[in-house]
Amino acid sequence: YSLFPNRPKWTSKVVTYRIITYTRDLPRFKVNQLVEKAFAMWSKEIPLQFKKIKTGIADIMIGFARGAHGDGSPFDGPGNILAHAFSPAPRLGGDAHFDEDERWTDGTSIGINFLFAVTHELGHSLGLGHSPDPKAVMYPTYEDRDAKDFKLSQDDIEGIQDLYGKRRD
Ligand SMILES: CC(C)C[C@H](CS(C)(=N)=N)C(=O)N[C@H]1Cc2cn(c3ccccc23)CCCCCCNC1=O
Ligand SMILES: [Ca+2]
Ligand SMILES: [Zn+2]
Ligand SMILES: [Zn+2]
Repeated sequence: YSLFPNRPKWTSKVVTYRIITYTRDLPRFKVNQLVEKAFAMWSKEIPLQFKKIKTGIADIMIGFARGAHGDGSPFDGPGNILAHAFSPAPRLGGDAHFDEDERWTDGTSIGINFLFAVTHELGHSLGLGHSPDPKAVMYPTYEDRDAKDFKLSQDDIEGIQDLYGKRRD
């Protein structure tokens, strides 16, 4: 695993998130469900709580956008970069954006597996960089085969616990 320089991390016990924009590829309830599931995978391993808020500014703002969308990292059309997320910090820090020009799927049809991508992006939002382990969720490239019912690899778990410690309960 790898961390970002200076090991940025969330220092509050509760980290808030808010889904700002949705995709036309999936129903809203499905996006909500898969985001919730991705948070749960990470929070199972660390003493951090995630709280969804419906209005105002959350630590982790989540949304879909295409091309240039105001953060200096424009998306690039179908394929190539699928999404990006910022390491823990105020304002843009922690935010996760998904390229609307991709075809997002919940695994029942062809396209990019949204649950896998969210889990990867939230790894960045929590402070993880990329891993050289091809079995890790934090591996830099997306492979379809990895996205079918995956789970956090030992490397992912070691990395997030290096930053936040083990969940004790
Ligand atoms: C792990 C993801 C969920 C998130 C990461 C982006 S990030 C910032 N969050 N680390 C991602 O999108 N990686 C690219 C990396 C990549 C692979 N190629 C590329 C060709 C051009 C540009 C990028 C790529 C080769 C062709 C395949 C392109 C489709 C798949 N794209 C990727 O795997
Ligand atoms: Ca793209
Ligand atoms: Zn962005
Ligand atoms: Zn990445």
